[in-house]
Amino acid sequence: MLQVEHLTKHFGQTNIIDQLSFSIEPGEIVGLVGENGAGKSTLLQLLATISKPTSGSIALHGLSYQNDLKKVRKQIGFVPQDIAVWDTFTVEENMIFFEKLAWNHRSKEELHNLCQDMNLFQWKQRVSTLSGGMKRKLNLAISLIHQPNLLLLDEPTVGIDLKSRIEIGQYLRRRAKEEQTMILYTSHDLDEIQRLCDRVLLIGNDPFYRDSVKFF
Ligand SMILES: Nc1ncnc2c1ncn2[C@@H]1O[C@H](COP(=O)(O)OP(=O)(O)OP(=O)(O)O)[C@@H](O)[C@H]1O
Repeated sequence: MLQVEHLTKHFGQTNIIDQLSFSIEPGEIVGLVGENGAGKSTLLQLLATISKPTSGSIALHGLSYQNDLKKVRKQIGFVPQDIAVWDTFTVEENMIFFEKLAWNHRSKEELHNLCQDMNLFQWKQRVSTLSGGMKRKLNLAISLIHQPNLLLLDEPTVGIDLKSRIEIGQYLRRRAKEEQTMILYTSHDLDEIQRLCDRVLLIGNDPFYRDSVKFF
């Protein structure tokens, strides 16, 4: 379980996140929704341990972000908005490269299966020749190599076609339910959030988002 209590983040005098408390249960997909600048990426960065809160606490399966940082990090997968893969490597070479950086060992067959599971079949193809959707799938596959319990996704389907969106969504739902992975997912596409997520976490004060998520 992910437990966030009274989380606050200031940048200088500006309060971006203010006393935010919520939790996510194993197997749940939660949609993180809010207007531009509401603090969605900031929240994901705090949960990914990339930045530190001004105050408040976060715990993952009882491990405190403050006191058990190394153990916590092993359990987190983070996919930022920007795609970060090696363009001149093939899919296979990327997976093998990132496996070597991971804390646990995965066989080549397991890495291959991970790509197949999300309908990424271009194993021997150079990344520079892949479509945007295929690159996003690879980015996601890389974040799952170390089998995280908590997966943080910052607009993972932005700019990709409907088929790839649906395939990514189906994969994430399977993953959440079968592996009990907790997923926090940001998107500006409220239809997608409604299709994919069990629940919505709304941040910011924009009345448009407040009114829209009322109907979920
Ligand atoms: N390192 C930083 N220093 C100062 N201000 C920052 C920093 N990072 C983010 N901000 C500010 O915090 C606010 C929230 O930014 P954030 O990127 O978290 O919003 P967001 O909800 O993800 O927006 P979007 O939907 O546009 O991606 C913005 O006003 C941004 O300018």
